[in-house]
Amino acid sequence: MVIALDGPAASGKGTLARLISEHYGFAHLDTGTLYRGVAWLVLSENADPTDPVLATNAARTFEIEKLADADIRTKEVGAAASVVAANSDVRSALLDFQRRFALKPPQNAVGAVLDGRDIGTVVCPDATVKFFVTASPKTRAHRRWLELVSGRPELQEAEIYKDLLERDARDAARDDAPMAAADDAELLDTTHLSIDAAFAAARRVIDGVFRRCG
Ligand SMILES: Nc1ncnc2c1ncn2[C@@H]1O[C@H](COP(=O)(O)OP(=O)(O)OP(=O)(O)O)[C@@H](O)[C@H]1O
Ligand SMILES: Nc1ccn([C@@H]2O[C@H](COP(=O)(O)O)[C@@H](O)[C@H]2O)c(=O)n1
Repeated sequence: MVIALDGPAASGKGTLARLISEHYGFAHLDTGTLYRGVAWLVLSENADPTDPVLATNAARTFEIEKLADADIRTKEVGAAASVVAANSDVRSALLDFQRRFALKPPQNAVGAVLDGRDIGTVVCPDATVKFFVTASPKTRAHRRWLELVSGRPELQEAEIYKDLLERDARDAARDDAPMAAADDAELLDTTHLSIDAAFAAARRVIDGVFRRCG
């Protein structure tokens, strides 16, 4: 069983993926972590994320276990992640790991939940259930600002809003595996949904598919 969640930045797909994985006992892979990890490696060398050779080398030598202490959740790393993610060699270097996780989830879990931008379209086109999670840009910027502001009180919501729109535009416009809803994805707009309500809506869809699959 594979559950795929895609959608724009701060739409709530990671939160839902975590809750779904806990509820159904599935393993969870936040695939954004991989692109953030590659970007972090490049930035930590004071290098330029637009440099295709450096980004590709970072992706080929990348080990997720080594990220434990890396601060990858910053908006700077998010922006650099979407730059390295537009590089096809970076994407292909990370593809195999994601597919293996879906095919053979760690710790013998009975299923896998992956969230990202291209899970339902490219990484796991045969996923059992697919969601495309969205929310209005203003709502997403506000949520991300709430998440980051305690650690960085100088952060302005308007700045986050601008960054999110730039990142979404770059992610949707790239040639290779652009952010897109799969044709068979369930659209879940969380703008006016609490986390609990969004999770309940996702469960209804998943339980319906599981019942039909037997
Ligand atoms: N339905 C919701 N209502 C209110 N806050 C929410 C909701 N869903 C998620 N959040 C909060 O919004 C923030 C962004 O959520 P989350 O990290 O799940 O988004 P994401 O789509 O995975 O983002 P990214 O792709 O950038 O990692 C988090 O602080 C989360 O707690
Ligand atoms: N499947 C994916 C996942 C992520 N990306 C890129 O990484 C950036 C950071 O992702 P977050 O989910 O942690 O915000 C994102 O903006 C994408 O550029 C991707 O391309 N494919």
